[in-house]
Amino acid sequence: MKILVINPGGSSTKFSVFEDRQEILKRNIKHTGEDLQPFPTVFDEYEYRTGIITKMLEEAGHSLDSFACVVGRGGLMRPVPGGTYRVNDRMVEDLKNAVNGEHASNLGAVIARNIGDAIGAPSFVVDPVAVDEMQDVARITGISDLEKKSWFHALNHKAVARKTAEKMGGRYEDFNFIVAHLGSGISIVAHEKGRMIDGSGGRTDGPFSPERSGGLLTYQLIELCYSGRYSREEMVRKVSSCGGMYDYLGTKDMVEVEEMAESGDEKAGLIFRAFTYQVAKEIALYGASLRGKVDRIIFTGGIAYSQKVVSEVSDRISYLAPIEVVPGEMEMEALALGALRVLNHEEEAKEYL
Ligand SMILES: Nc1ncnc2c1ncn2[C@@H]1O[C@H](COP(=O)(O)OP(=O)(O)O)[C@@H](O)[C@H]1O
Ligand SMILES: CCCC(=O)OP(=O)(O)O
Repeated sequence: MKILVINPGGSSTKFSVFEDRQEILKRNIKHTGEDLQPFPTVFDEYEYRTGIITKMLEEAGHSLDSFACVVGRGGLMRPVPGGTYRVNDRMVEDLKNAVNGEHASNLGAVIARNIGDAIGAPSFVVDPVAVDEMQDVARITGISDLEKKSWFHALNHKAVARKTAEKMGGRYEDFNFIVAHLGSGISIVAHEKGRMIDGSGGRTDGPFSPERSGGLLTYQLIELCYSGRYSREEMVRKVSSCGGMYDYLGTKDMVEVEEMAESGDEKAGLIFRAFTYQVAKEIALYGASLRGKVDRIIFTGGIAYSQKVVSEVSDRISYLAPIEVVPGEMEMEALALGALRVLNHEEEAKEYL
């Protein structure tokens, strides 16, 4: 059974072809700021990204009508529990209207649906960014105007948690994990028996990352917003795409930061240590969410390839639980497997209401 998997990111469009569980074609198209500059919203990038995918598939000898289904990374639709969802009109409409915010992954469902419809095949999303399984106490912030949102790398979180559970001889639902997804953006989440009960990430809270600020000092942030020094758009950029390492050191590449630190650059050394310190503190926080009953702490994302990061963070939090490292991300595989579970009738596709 051939499955087309589509994963639109902020600066890339990844797609893969799977023959059942086997990935037989993999492409990662990088988009520069200039490439995407003509498109005011994520949705406006639809034709540009779809055109590249269909052209490259054709070049690789995969005709569209050879696919049994098309599956995309699910974006910021309305909050839903984890699982595989059939893409329906309501989902497409909500993503088009960015009901829960703009994010490149909002295009995943739409591209999958349109290709699927064109060839008469079903389209799905799996564990979208909007997965919300948070416990009620985690939603309270401190002022009633603001409610904490669940905005995590849910797809990769659940995939690495499932993989770790399998390695431990059980199911995801049998264990408690703290998963730290360390990529250009970061999310750190407490998984209790298969549910993401609390966490930090997205553009709101948690440690700073290569490109995001993470949580900031409330009062000082208000002062900065009203100082007249920055426009609203500049502040949003500072928090979401030009903050963190980039703001301090002018690079979003953690390999480069590590090299700078190792070559004696004191500022880079301090930022590197501050980063591992913040990640460790955030992990410890979710130890409390799980009442200290943590079966594994799992490091994933591109930065988990760094032995120095893993070792510095582990040094501070290994008292909590054994460490598991699953570097990179398993998103494409997780999407294919989520669709396969439905096609093989092991799981029912959920309806987005
Ligand atoms: N071997 C490595 N050591 C340290 N950092 C790495 C390594 N490989 C990748 N990274 C860093 O991981 C980050 C990107 O992570 P990734 O999970 O690919 O993010 P995203 O998909 O969110 O862009 C970059 O800062 C990159 O420099
Ligand atoms: C926090 C979940 C979505 C997200 O921010 O993903 P990217 O880091 O891939 O932009």
